[in-house]
Amino acid sequence: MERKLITSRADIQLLVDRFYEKVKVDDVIGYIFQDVARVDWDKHLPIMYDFWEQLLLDSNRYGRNTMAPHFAVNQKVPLQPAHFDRWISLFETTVNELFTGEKAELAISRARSIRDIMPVQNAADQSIQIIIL
Ligand code: HEM
Repeated sequence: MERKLITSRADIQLLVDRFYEKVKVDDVIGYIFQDVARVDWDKHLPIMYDFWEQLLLDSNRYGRNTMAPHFAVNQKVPLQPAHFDRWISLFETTVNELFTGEKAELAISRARSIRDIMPVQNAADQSIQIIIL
C-alpha cells in the first residue's frame, strides 16, 4: 500500500485503530491493556483520536491529564523499559506502514518524548503526575 501524508482526522483514526489492533494482541504489553487496565476501547479510542489530532493537526479537542491512567497502571504492573520499548516499536511500525512525511515524523518524535517523561518502576519523582497536554 502506498504511504500517504497525515492530513485529516480520518488519517489519525486509521493510525490509532491499526496501532491498538497490534497492542491488543501483543505478547509483551497486550495483557496490560486487556487484563490489568481492562480498557473500554469504545471510550479509549476516541480519546486517542482527540489526543493525536491535537498533537499533529493542532486541534483543541484533547485537554486531559495524560499521565493519570499511567500512574494507575504503574501501581498494578510496574512499567518497565521493555514495556515502553514495545509500545514505541509498535507505534513506529504502524506509522511507517501507513504514512510518510513531516507529520509522520512528528508523531514518532512526540510519542518518544512523552515516553521519556512517563512513570517507570520506582520512579523517585512522581511530581510530574499532573501534566495537561
Ligand atoms: C508500556 C507503555 C504504555 C502502557 C501500558 C499504556 C497504557 C495505557 C492505559 C491502560 C491507558 C488508559 C486507557 C483507558 O482505560 O482509557 C492509557 C491511556 C493513554 N495513553 Fe498510554 N500506555 C503506554 C504508553 C503510552 C505512551 C508512550 C503514550 C504516548 C503518546 C501514551 C499515551 C496515552 C494517552 C494520551 C492516553 C489517554 C489518557 C487520557 O486522557 O485519559 N501511552 N495508556
